[in-house]
Amino acid sequence: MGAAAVAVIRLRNPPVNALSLTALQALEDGLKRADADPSVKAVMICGENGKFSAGADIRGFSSPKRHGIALGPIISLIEKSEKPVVAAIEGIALGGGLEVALGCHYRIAHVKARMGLPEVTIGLLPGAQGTQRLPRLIGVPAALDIITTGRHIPATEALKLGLVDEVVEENTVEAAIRLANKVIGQPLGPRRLSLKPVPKLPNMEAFLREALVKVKKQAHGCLAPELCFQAVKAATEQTFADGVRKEQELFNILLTSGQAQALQYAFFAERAVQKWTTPSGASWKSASPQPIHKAAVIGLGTMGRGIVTSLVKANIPVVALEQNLEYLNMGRKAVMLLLEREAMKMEQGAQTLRFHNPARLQFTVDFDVLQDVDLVIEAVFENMALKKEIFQKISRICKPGAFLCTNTSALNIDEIASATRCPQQVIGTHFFSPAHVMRLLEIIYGLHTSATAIATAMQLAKALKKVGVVVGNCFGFVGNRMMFPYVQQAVFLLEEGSRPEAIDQVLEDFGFKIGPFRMSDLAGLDVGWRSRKGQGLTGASLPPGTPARQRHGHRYSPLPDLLCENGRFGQKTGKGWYQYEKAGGRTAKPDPWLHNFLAQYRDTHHIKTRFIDQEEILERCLFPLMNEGFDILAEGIASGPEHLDVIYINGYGWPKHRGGPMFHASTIGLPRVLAKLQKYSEAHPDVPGLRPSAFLKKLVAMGNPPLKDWMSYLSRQSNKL
Ligand SMILES: CCCCCCCCCCCCC/C=C/C(=O)SCCNC(=O)CCNC(=O)[C@H](O)C(C)(C)COP(=O)(O)OP(=O)(O)OC[C@H]1O[C@@H](n2cnc3c(N)ncnc32)[C@H](O)[C@@H]1OP(=O)(O)O
Repeated sequence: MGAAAVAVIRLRNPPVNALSLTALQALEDGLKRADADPSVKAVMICGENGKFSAGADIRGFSSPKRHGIALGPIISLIEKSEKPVVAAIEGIALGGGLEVALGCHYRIAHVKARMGLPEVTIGLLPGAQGTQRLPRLIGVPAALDIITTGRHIPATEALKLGLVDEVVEENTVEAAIRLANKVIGQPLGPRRLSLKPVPKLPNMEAFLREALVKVKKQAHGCLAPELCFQAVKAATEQTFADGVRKEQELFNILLTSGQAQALQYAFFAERAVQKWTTPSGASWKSASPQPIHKAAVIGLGTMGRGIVTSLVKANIPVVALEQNLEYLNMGRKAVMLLLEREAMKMEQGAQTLRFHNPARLQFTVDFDVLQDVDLVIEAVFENMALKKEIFQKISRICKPGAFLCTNTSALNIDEIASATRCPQQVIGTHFFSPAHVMRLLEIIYGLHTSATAIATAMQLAKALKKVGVVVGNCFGFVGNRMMFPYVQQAVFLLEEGSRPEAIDQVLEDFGFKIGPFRMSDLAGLDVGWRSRKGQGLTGASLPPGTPARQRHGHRYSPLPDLLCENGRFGQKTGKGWYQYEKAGGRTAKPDPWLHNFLAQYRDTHHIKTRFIDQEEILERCLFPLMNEGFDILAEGIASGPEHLDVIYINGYGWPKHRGGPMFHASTIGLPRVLAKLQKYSEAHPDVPGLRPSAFLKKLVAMGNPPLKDWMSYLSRQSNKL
């Protein structure tokens, strides 16, 4: 039989062949034409431009035109076809794209292709019969894993699981046409997944019970993983048709849940921040990144070690530098340990060999080795004088085009740059701990930072598999600046009568991975203490006679300082806001010592204890954080609310299914946020963080516009830069 007998249907909707209304219609028309044409003996479905399909067009889910549009019936049409249908999977087959492939009778994939059902990550489930077909094909445990995590699987794993019939290194489309020709005339019944039983497990009930516990534990309040689970469970209990009905019912619950909207917003927000701009007109469109052939990291403390590990993982040769041999050897050991662990997690354990290649990872105490690097990341102690000394030195030693990055969480980039001869090359790269794990990279431009430096830092973020967010220079930048009022309120709530465990619980129930007190114990209370001492808020430089609970006329809580004075630095000392089993222990237990201490503190300062309910805890912590966000936007420190949300989701454990703090403010409604801030501000007039931002007030006065329009209400003059 010649190749002409195989009809080719090509999914075409650049850049990722998403299944839009038009694409769905074209697919259906193509199938019907192939079916009606007697010269066609088989069908091959592939995607344009080496990509099968990224699934349904995500923007379509919020379109009013989506009602009545379904992919499931088209997939049934594929499966019922009396002519064999072969899917040629190149690049990606995700979501509805993979569901189309599951409806085909045969699947053939390129060795570099990736497959997955990532609907759970955008708050949905595979709603085109995928939850019913996949368990029939690869069994319940593997299907549950893929559907509830949304992870992408490589073609080689797909072959092992039986998800695809063949993996090829050559031209996939040609191989699929060959396969289609070969199977013409063969019975299709055994290839129709809807007719197959779900493979039995000896202990299905127990397996599902345990799986549900695991799914719930990892969901942190997100609905989609549990409903994905329910849909797969239905496949084990019901007929295919009933399972599909259940899948639809669950899909509709998710589609109309606010969580799906929040997660889809987060998906596009992450892509929007790639298209960075600055108030001075620099932008991703005109700036080109420079290649980084070799990088250096100065300082091998916790942050430096993580950054070196990240660079090595990204296959970028690194020079790791410390001030003396003792610190260098400690740093080297720690980095090697991290790399061993990372290598074990990676696919090929052989990666370890590459990590140990001295040509790619060099440890030194000699600054002159930095002469030929393209980029330096300074990751020393958070101390301005020290950083300036280092920048002065490296701007002399490094080649003229080298980019000089400082890993700082709050310090002034311009002041650091002023120590160099090349301020245009200086940029802030704020990594989050552990730096080889956390996805966020806050990229801070100073007054003189060049567009090329920003583009290069963004490119670096991508190479490190991180999400880079470009922000302006101010104390704490975006993330920490918004965090200050949040943590401050949490401590004020303790003064007024609450307990760390009560406050953490409310915020963890909201969806944060970890509440503010557990977080502070993990990070180390001494970090903030040092910073407050540096700012003259506590310690020896505090002018005598300063009231204990007031600084510069504003309310101040000395509680965190008092804990540090008692040697309670958090997990590292075994005691902080909680007690731990030992120094370095991780299991937080409420501490009666702290409860007594708080009671005495309130007595000393004549604070009347009151019961504080969950609503007040949540609002007092979250609303000032959002409020600061409005100020940040008004000052031009970030170019849109999406930036703030991406930062919070990827660096601060904000629950993604709530879309980020600014998205959350928009769903609560700005008038309500404003009214509550006004109420709390009246009750606590000495707390500036509770005073509503002028920009928030303006947006409310303009009728609470949707988040996407907020920035249009800012006049150019109000931008700081
Ligand atoms: C009018 C009504 C229309 C209705 C249409 C809906 C039909 C309804 C049928 C019901 C079906 C139910 C079940 C099916 C559900 C789904 O399939 S949900 C979608 C599942 N798929 C995904 O979640 C994949 C999401 N995409 C990605 O993970 C990545 O984008 C990628 C494909 C792995 C590519 O990554 P990368 O190379 O890094 O490029 P990006 O920058 O991420 O993407 C490039 C541009 O493409 C846009 N995009 C990507 N995927 C989609 C998508 N599925 N829908 C719409 N747009 C998508 C992305 O935003 C980028 O765009 P720009 O930012 O503009 O460049």
